Amino acid sequence: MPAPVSKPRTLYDKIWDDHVIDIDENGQGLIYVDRHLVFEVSSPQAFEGLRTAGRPVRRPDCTLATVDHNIPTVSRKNFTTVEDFVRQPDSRAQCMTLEENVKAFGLTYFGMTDRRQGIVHVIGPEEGFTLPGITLMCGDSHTSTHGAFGALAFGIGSSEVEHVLATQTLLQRKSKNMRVTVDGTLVEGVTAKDVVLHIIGVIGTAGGTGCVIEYAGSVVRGFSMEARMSMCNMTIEGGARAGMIAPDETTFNYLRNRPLAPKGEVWDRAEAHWRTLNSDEGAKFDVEVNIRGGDIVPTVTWGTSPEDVVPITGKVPDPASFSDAGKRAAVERALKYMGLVPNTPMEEVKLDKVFIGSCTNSRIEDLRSAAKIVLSAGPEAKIADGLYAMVVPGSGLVKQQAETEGLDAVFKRAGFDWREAGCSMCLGMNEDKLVSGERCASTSNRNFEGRQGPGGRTHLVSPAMAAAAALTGKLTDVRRFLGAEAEARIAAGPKLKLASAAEFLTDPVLPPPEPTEPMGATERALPTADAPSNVAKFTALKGIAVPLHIENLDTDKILPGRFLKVIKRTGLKDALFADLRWGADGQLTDFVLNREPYTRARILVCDKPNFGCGSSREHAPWALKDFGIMCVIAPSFAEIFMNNTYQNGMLPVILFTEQCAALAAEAEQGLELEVDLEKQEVRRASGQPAFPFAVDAFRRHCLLNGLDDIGLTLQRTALIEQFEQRRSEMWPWLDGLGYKGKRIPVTGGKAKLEW
Ligand SMILES: CC(C)[C@H](C(=O)O)[C@@H](O)C(=O)O
Ligand code: SF4
Repeated sequence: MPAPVSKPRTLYDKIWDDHVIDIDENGQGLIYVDRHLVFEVSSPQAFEGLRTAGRPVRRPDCTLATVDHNIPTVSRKNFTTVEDFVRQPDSRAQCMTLEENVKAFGLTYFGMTDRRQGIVHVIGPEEGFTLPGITLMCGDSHTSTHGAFGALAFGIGSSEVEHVLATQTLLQRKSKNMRVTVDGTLVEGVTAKDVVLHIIGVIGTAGGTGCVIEYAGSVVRGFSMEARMSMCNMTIEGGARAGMIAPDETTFNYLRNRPLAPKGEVWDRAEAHWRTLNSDEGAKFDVEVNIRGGDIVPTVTWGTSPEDVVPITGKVPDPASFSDAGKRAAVERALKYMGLVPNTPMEEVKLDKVFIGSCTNSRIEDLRSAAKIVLSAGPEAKIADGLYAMVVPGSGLVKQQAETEGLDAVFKRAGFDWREAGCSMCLGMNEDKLVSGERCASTSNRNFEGRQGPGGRTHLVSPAMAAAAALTGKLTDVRRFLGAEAEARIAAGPKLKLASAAEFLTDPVLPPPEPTEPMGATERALPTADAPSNVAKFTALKGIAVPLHIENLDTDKILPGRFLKVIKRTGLKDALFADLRWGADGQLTDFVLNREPYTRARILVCDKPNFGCGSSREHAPWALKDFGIMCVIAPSFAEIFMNNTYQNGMLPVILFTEQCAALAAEAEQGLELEVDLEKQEVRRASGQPAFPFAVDAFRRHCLLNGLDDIGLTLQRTALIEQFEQRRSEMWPWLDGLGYKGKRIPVTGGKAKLEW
């Protein structure tokens, strides 16, 4: 028999194939997770779940934890303990809960006294924890960042975090392949941030839905790792599951000698494997997008969605120029929120604050490019009068490197505030926030309403554009600070010392500590399909439906960042749609959920696409559930949100836009709906014909029977162990090399899960 000819495969196909442990006839796969990053916001409920079930963390050697979202970014000179230092009680509780959990479960933790602490997506690559060809998960939507290394990396919700902690696997369907190719030569002043903002402007925030994007083309190849990370980071803003870039010399040079990267002979073996990780000639992409690099101008957002982009040379859009009534209304709403007048040149938009930081743009190269603009304005350059500007390095090591290079002095002399590592003003969860009405040029990734603080107005820009804006006090074309004269001023200025990251990556890698509370016997953790866990069954649901007509309804709107500070899955009822439901005076507004009969809503019908986009916060479905809403009907959903609803026994239903509109119209009249999962139809009190709907067979089965994913996966422990055995033989560097200190013995049987 002739040998089977294997089809050309994409980079994504290859990594997927390498990680499938098991797949059923409906395409529901169980994939192995090589690396898991953990932080304080999306993990407390996951650890609580482990405790309740008496389950240990399966692979502490492949798990790394840090604290980033909640922490103050003020000087740590007087730091003694988290308890003492983190003043906001609910932030403190989350940070302390993480500290307790890493001890109890024996995980490696970069806490606030460790200079390796930082934003979770900065420290993984920095330490060499992120490697090519791996699967990497984190309870955070910007996990896509790590795809820059040729890894399959994506965000998950807290329940999935629990699943990964307990089983080191994830239930997953394969996505479609999409390729975005950027060729040509970039105009001076255009950075990876401008390129990715431009791409999102082209494809839209739902453009990548259902896909994994591979970025290709000469522009991408020419990018540094920092630039590639900025691009992959914002993939989630384009709605895709993950973004990735094939590894090459740039990748290998970045990783060589990183503390957790393989060494010596094992490195050579690893590199040989990594060199096979690219899309084969003739591999099939379901969607192809081609972008001419030369067309891209320094880019800025004007509205409240990352797709609302415009070249800095452009103007605030005029709603009157949109023929589609829905689009016109959305633009009007965004402009009202942003306090912008149509047709104003973008360069005339005045600012109150500038934020340089976040997992998109807080790495050394980002800080260098911002500092260069400050230097180009001459030694006397100062930030604009009345403006506040902050620079927040992505990790303690980035901060140290920047200080060695003298970047901090450049910023401080010009009047910037130089801070400690953390998420800071990216999401309004810690003390760094915008006050209502304030306008900020920000190097972060989301400009949703209220994202940087209730009522705050965000314009997304590159670090160089942010620095230029800080100097002028307005959104500014960075090219005004480039050219021969600017170069001469830089040359005449202070001499900066370029340092190598290797100088700072010197901390010994210690094995994770032994857990302080050994978990119970694993037998307790094995419910069978007919003896399910505490997940309630969903068969049919009848009740009041609340209508919504909001496009790209992001999870920041469903549950604003400041309410993420809980350590339980409950207690979020009043926080649901908080910025729409509560006025500044603390009184309930006339938002639809506050009106009768919708205070009793059990179903939500939205007639616009891309429901639940943005952050992976499972707190959004938890808040809906707390309110009593167990089913959401919409024309399309963001993937992580959809998974998160299933994890909570809730049903997301996809119907055609016209059907959603018809149901929303009936909901407006207060008519009830009945969603029948068994029959897969939505019945209407209006007496009109029912709408049939499709649903994933596996998810339907789990909902109808109230099955717990983790319990089901643990029934396949033997398969997971076989996979681990093979993985240790083929890719030995993945067994927490140089990290656990010693490999976990793959013994099989129960011993595996015992401490
Ligand atoms: C807190 C976390 C779940 C969230 C995310 O998923 O993105 C946050 O990082 C954000 O940027 O909104
Ligand atoms: S997007 Fe912002 S809040 Fe989310 S991980 Fe990145 S820096 Fe932190």
